[in-house]
Parts: sequence; structure tokens; C-alpha cells
Amino acid sequence: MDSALDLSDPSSALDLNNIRFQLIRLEDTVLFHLIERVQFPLNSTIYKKGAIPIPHSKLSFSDWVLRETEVVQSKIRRYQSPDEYPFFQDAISELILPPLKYPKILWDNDVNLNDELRRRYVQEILPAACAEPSRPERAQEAQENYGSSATADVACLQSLSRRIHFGKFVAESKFQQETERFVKLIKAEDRAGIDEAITNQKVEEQVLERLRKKALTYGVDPAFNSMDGAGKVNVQAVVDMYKNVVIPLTKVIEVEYLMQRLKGTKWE
Ligand SMILES: C=C(O[C@@H]1C=C(C(=O)O)C=C[C@H]1O)C(=O)O
Repeated sequence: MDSALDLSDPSSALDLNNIRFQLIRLEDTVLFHLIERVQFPLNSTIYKKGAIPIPHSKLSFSDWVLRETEVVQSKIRRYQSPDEYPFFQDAISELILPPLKYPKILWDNDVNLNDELRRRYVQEILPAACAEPSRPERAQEAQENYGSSATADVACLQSLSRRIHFGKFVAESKFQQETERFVKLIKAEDRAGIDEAITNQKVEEQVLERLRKKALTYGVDPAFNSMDGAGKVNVQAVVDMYKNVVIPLTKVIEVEYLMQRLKGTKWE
């Protein structure tokens, strides 16, 4: 039985089986947060800058809720953890708790793909997940759900961010397993070669198949036969989210992390 990732224990945190076990656990988190979000209509208004006036801010309503959440969470050490990355770097505030001392597991890097993740979430993931032809009520805006939608977005975005940035642990694990191979590719700045080297097609196919089953299962309450056959979440939207956004961004993070891996080492 693989164990959960212990970020205070480098050997556990870089065991690829443990990392993959954690990625599987994160599928449930991401899926349940998305199920919560798609209870509400898309409410595209909350993603448009200026559509909802916010004192002293030019952000969209959804971005403002996310940034304000990150301000509070940064004060209680969320971004001290090597598996958490902020969407708004300027939200990072002074700690109100004593700093934590994590052992150095990852190599120094500045890889953060949250801007791209947020763009894809708003422009691709949510429109697909909220579009439920069998439920026309979802097509209508519901102003009373603006706050609930934005709050659910924070949970979705933070779980998706954690999932894709786990690519750093995967990349470090693979680098330590095949150091010479990756050093050559990195020195040659061969991003395509690094992408090929970190890719495991079989694992990707297993991820997508498992997600389809989870979306079908978690989406239907066992107490009720779904009257219209539609579960709580659009199954294809979940699979497409991973196939077109989550897995590709995870791999970009693996590649870009590795491109920075030789800094300060004997191979530089
Ligand atoms: C995360 C890994 O690296 C890559 C990314 C994967 C993903 O994002 O699900 C799966 C397999 C690999 O292509 C891994 O090898 O487990």
C-alpha cells in the first residue's frame, strides 16, 4: 500500500509511487470541488473585470475573492508548504504564526503556472462543466449565487493548482532516478526531449479512465436513480479537463522545473 506524501521526509516525498498515490487522492478532491461548483450556473459576470464594482480593486469579483482568500491563507503559512503556489504573488502577507521549517526537497525554481491555469479554468473548464443541456436552468445567471460560485472557484482552483504543481515532485524524482539522461537533455535545452523522457503514456491513460469512472460514480447519489440519467457533473467535461489542461500543464511544470534544475550544481 503506497503511503501519503510526507513533505517532511524527502525519501517519502520523492518516491514516485507515493507521489502517484497522492495524485490519485487529488483526483477526488478536484472532482468533489467541481461537483460543488457546478451546482451553480456559470455566472460569467463574476469573471469580468469591472462587471461588479469592488472598492479599491480593479479585479473581477472571482479574482478578488481568490486574492483576498490568499491574503488570509498566506498569514497562516499556506505558501510555506512546497506543494502550494499562490495565484497572486502580491497577496503574500506577513505570517501571524511562527514559520515552519520544511526540509529542502525541490531544487530552487520560480515555476508557477497559476495564471495559465486560471485562464483555462475560466475559458474552458467551467463553461464545459456548467453546460448541462438537460438542465436549462444552469444556463441562466443566478446573481444570488455569485458569492457561492466564487467561493467554490477558490476550492477548485487551489486543488487544481496543487495537482499540476505536484509535477515538480515528479520531475525531481525522475531526475534523481535518471540524472545523466536528464543532465544531457537540460544542457542541450531540449524541451521536447525532456517532455518525451518524463511522459508515461500508460499512466496518463489510467488517469483518464479512472477519472471517467469516478465522475460517473461520484456524480450519482446511490440513494436515487438519476431521473434524467444525468449525474451531478458532466463526465466528459471532467475527462477533458484532465486530458486538455491538467495533464498538459503538469508536464509543462515538469519540463520547466527540470530546465532550472542544474542552476548552482556541478553540471551548470
Ligand atoms: C505525473 C507524471 O508525469 C506525467 C504526467 C502525468 C499526469 O499529469 O497525470 C502522468 C504521467 C506522465 O506523463 C507521472 O509520471 O506520474
